[in-house]
Order: sequence, then structure tokens, then C-alpha cells
Amino acid sequence: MNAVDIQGVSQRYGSMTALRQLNLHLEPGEVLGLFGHNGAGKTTTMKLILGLLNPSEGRVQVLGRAPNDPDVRRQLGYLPENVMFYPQLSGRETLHHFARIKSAALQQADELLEQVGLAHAADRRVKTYSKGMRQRLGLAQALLGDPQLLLLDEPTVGLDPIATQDLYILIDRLRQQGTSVILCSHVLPGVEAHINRAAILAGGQLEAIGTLASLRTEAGLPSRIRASGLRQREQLLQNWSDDGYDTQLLGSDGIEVVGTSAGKIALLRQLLAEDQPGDIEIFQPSLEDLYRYYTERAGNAHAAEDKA
Ligand SMILES: Nc1ncnc2c1ncn2[C@@H]1O[C@H](COP(=O)(O)OP(=O)(O)OP(=O)(O)O)[C@@H](O)[C@H]1O
Repeated sequence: MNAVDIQGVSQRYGSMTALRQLNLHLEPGEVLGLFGHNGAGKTTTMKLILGLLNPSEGRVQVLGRAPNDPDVRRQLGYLPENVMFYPQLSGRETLHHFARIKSAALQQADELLEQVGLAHAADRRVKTYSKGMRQRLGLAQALLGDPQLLLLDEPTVGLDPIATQDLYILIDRLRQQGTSVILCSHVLPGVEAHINRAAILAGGQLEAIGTLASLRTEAGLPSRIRASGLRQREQLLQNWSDDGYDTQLLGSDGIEVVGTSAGKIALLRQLLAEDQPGDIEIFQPSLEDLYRYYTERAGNAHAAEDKA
């Protein structure tokens, strides 16, 4: 059973269409990164999964049922983009309040405060918390009741670099335990190692979805291989140039060759067969490069539609 199944969903706000014919699924224990420009439809997608919106068209199922089913709601954890709390309550009281709403065990509050690094501030009022501390509390709130599906909207906002790393480690651990996670973020560097697939929304449409490897292959963006400590680099340069690759000599004993992501393994094999490099570096298209490619492609397609 998929954690989330979205089939043919369109969402309109009055005359404005925020999502068009969205098809998306999430498997158990999968982490999906949901990316897109401001207004692309990410929060709308989250709200549909949370049962806060009814789709204008199409069908949304969460853990095999309607998203507003009370049993499903108990299995969901949500960290909203702008997390709000009662300022007069302490961190612990805040978690107790949410635990009661979710029918989660109260003793989980202290475990979670420890887990997100707020044990020392458990009795302080939330109004005295820094932005990052409030974000950590929001994360603890989302984890109450050990949700099967976790929705995180901009979870790294306000977190310092170590807290951001801790969050990613926590996501890795949750995934290993079988929790499914949807993570929306504008902060792309650092996230790529922690997601199974990326979905890129543009103008309310799903422009791309897949593993980074499949998106790299589909986009056909260049990958660069740099090798140093070579003895036969002139020969390699000649061979790769003859095969039509863009290649150049680097430093006293290095070379760079530009290929596609799909073709890089063949280039590496050739490199290792023909020489004994002292060092090899591979520069692949990053998530940011892919995001730019697909977002620009969507923009070009919309511009062409507008002209037609
Ligand atoms: N309640 C609403 N009424 C009218 N329009 C809305 C409403 N909520 C969202 N929209 C519009 O729907 C579109 C998608 O909004 P959404 O909040 O889903 O985008 P987003 O991808 O989450 O953006 P951001 O990255 O800025 O948070 C936007 O054009 C937004 O203005």
C-alpha cells in the first residue's frame, strides 16, 4: 500500500488553478523531496495530503484511505512552513498539548525534546525561544505519535548547520524505520543525499519526478571527470577528442573530459583501462542544476504555449 496516492488531481482557488492534473505516489519508507518556485503548488499538495483541502478534480489517498479519515490523521506528522505556538506555554507543555490532540503518549514529549536538542529548554516559555528553537519544537511536535507519514514544509528554515545535519540524520533514521517523508524545501544543497526521489513542480504542474540518477540521465546535463597523476594523458586526450568528447589537459599531469551522466561509467572504465590515475574527481549535475534545468524548461514551454 502506498503512503500517498494522488491521481489526476487539480486544485482551484476560485478562478485560479494552483495544481493541474497531478499524479504522484509515495512508497512506504520513501523520502520524496518536493521542490518548486514560490507559488508552484507545494503547500497546496501538502494540504491535500493532510485533508485540509478537497481536490477540485481527481483523487487523493493517504495510507490507503481518505486523507480526512481520523485514523489516517493520527498517523500523520506535519511541520508547517510557519510554525506557531502558544507563547506562554513551555516547550514541554506545548508538546503535551499536541500529544493530547493526537492521542500520543505524554512521556514521548521528553524523549522528543531530547532528540531535537531542546531538553535544556523544556521548561522555558516558547516566547523566549529563538527561531531555530521554535523550528526544532515544531519538528518534535510533528514526530509525536510516531507518524507513518511525515510532511515537512521548509524544515531547515532557521536551523544552524549542525541542527540541519541532525535533521537529515533523523530523516535517514526514520526512513530506515519505514516512515515515509515528503520534504518541501528551497534549500537544495545538502538535501540530495537524503531523498530517494525528487519531484519538481512548476506552475502547478509536475515537471519532473525520479531519482537524481534518472533525472540526470533524462536532463542530459554534462558530467565532468577530472583525473590527475596520469602517464598517458596525451593519448587519452587524443582518443576522447576523436570520439567527439570535450576534453582538455589540466596542470602538469591531469585531464578533464565532459560527458553525460549516463556515459560517465564508460569514460571511467576507459580511463582506468588506459592509465593509472593518482586521483579522480567527478562533478555531476547537482540538484540545483537539475532544478534550474527543469524549471527553465517549464518556463520555456509555458512561453511557447502563450505564443501559440
Ligand atoms: N487560499 C488561497 N486562495 C487563493 N489562492 C491561493 C490560496 N492558497 C494558495 N493560493 C495560490 O495557489 C498557488 C500555489 O500556492 P502554494 O502555497 O501551494 O505554493 P508553494 O509552492 O507552496 O509556494 P511557496 O514556495 O511560496 O510556499 C499560488 O499562486 C498561490 O497564490
